[in-house]
Amino acid sequence: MTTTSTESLPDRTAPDGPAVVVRDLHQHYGDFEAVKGISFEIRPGELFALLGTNGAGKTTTIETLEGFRRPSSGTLRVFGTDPYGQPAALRGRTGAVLQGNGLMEDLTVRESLVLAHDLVSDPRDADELLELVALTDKARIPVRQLSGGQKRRLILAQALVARPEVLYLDEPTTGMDPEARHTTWRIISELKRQGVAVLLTTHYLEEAERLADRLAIMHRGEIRVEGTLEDVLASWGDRVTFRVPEEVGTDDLPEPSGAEAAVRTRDGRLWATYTVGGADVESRAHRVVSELVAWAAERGVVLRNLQVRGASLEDVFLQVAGATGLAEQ
Ligand SMILES: Nc1ncnc2c1ncn2[C@@H]1O[C@H](COP(=O)(O)OP(=O)(O)OP(=O)(O)O)[C@@H](O)[C@H]1O
Repeated sequence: MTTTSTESLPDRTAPDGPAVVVRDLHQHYGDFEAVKGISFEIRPGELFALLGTNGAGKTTTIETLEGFRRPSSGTLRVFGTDPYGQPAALRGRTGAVLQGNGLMEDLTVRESLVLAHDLVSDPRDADELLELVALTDKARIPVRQLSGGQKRRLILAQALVARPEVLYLDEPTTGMDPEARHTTWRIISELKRQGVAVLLTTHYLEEAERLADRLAIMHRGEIRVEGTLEDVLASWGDRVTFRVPEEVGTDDLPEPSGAEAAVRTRDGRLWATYTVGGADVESRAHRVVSELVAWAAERGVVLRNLQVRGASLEDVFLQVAGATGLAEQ
C-alpha cells in the first residue's frame, strides 16, 4: 500500500527543493521483493546515478517513479505529486528513455518526433531535436532502418519533445558508439545546466563518473553505497603495494596510521599491500608512501615494484557485487 502522508516530505515550493523524492520504497513482484526500502532525492539540475548489478532493482525503481507501478510500500513524490497512474499534473513535466524500444518502426524518424508533438502543449521543434541528437541526415528514413544506437538517440529526442523538468534515463547509451555516447553526455550535461533533474541508470561506470552529482550502487534491491563520487571512493581506499625486501622480516614492516597491511605470497615472493583509507582522498596515498619510503631509507632497503593504485568506482562496484557472490538474476 502506498503511504500517503506528506508530513515529513520537503516543501516542493521551496526553490531548491527536490524534484524527486523516494522514501523507503519497497516493490514486490508477487512474493519476490525486488526493491527493499530505498530512499533518495534529486534536485533540479542534479543527476543521480543508480548503478548496480543485473537484477538489482534499478529498472523497477524507474518504472515505479514513472508511475507505471504502484509501490508495494513507501512514498514517491515528483514535484510533490504521487506519480502512480501518471497523473495529469505530471504530464509533460517528466520524460523517459526506458529499456523497451517503444518506437513505431514504419514512421520516418522525423514523423516519430512530430507525432509526439501532438501530445504536448509547447513542443520542441523536431528539426532542432534531430540536430541535437545528430540524426538530421536520417530524418526521412523509416525508423526500422536505424541502427540500435541511432534508435536510442531518437528515443532520447522523443523524451525531450515536451521539455521535461525530470528525466529518467534507463541505460540511455547502450549500443551507442563512443562518439554518440559523448554526444549524449553533452546533451545530458546541457539539460542539467538548464535545471533538469536526471535519474540515470547505467552499466558504464565512466558515464556515472562523468555525469553524476551523486550516485548509489544497488545490489539485490538495496542501496549499498551512496554519495558523491568522492564520498564513495573515500569509503574504499587506495592500494599501495611493493615486494617485501628480503633483508627485513614481515614483522618489521611499518604500520602507518590509517592504513591496513596485508602480506601475500605471489610467484614465491612476499608482497605487502597497504589499503589506505581516510577522508583526505587526494593526499592519503602520498602520506602513507612517504612513511614507507622513509622507513625503507632508514633501513637501507628498496621498495621494489612499488605501486599506488587509486580507488576506482569499479573497485567499489565489484566489492558491492562480490560481497555476496555475483549478481542476482
Ligand atoms: N515483471 C516482473 N515480474 C517478476 N519479476 C520481475 C519483473 N520485472 C523484474 N523482475 C525481477 O526483479 C528484479 C529486479 O529487476 P530490474 O529489472 O529492476 O533490475 P535492474 O537493476 O534494472 O537489472 P539490469 O541491470 O539487469 O537491467 C530481478 O530479479 C527481476 O528478475
